[in-house]
Amino acid sequence: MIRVGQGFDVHQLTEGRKCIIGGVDIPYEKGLLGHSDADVLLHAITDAILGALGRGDIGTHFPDTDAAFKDADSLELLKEVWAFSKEAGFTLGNLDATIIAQKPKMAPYIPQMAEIIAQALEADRSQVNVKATTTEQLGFAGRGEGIASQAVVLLIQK
Ligand SMILES: Nc1ccn([C@@H]2O[C@H](COP(=O)(O)O)[C@@H](O)[C@H]2O)c(=O)n1
Ligand SMILES: C[C@@]1(CO)OP(=O)(O)OP(=O)(O)OC[C@H]1O
Repeated sequence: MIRVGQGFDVHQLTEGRKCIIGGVDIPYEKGLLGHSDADVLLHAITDAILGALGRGDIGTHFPDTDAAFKDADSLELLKEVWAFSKEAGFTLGNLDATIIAQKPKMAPYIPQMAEIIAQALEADRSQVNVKATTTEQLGFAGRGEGIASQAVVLLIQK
């Protein structure tokens, strides 16, 4: 059986926060605001996996009203959700994700992000693709008010 899932997330950019995306701490004058570390890319991927499994969304499993998830490492949340996939007998077919950000420039960090994600999902690096796009200065992302990400995953049950 194969299952497809998609995820989308947005976090606000603000001063005094780290800019952690895809598990990489990116040097930038602003960072992402959230209850957790606000890793917008890993949240979209986590939601895509939950979608493929038919298991709700990230907020259902890790509520932002629960102090246990304050400043949570989103890579750990992703690994917890990946454990659900493994329990159900799924492996990753492939994953494709896009970061939607006017700034900072993501390209230098994308290989490291893809490596971190592949390791978390116990997959080969070739199964993970991460891209970035600006919105040509349009909308909230274009004004630098926030960063969005979207992800699609294909899971395969042997
Ligand atoms: N935050 C970003 C946005 C884009 N990139 C890279 O630049 C290329 C061109 O972006 P456009 O939005 O003008 O199409 C894009 O394909 C990415 O490779 C980036 O690194 N960081
Ligand atoms: C990850 C959680 C939990 O710490 O908090 P946030 O960092 O605010 O992220 P969001 O994308 O709103 O999703 C789910 C939350 O419950």
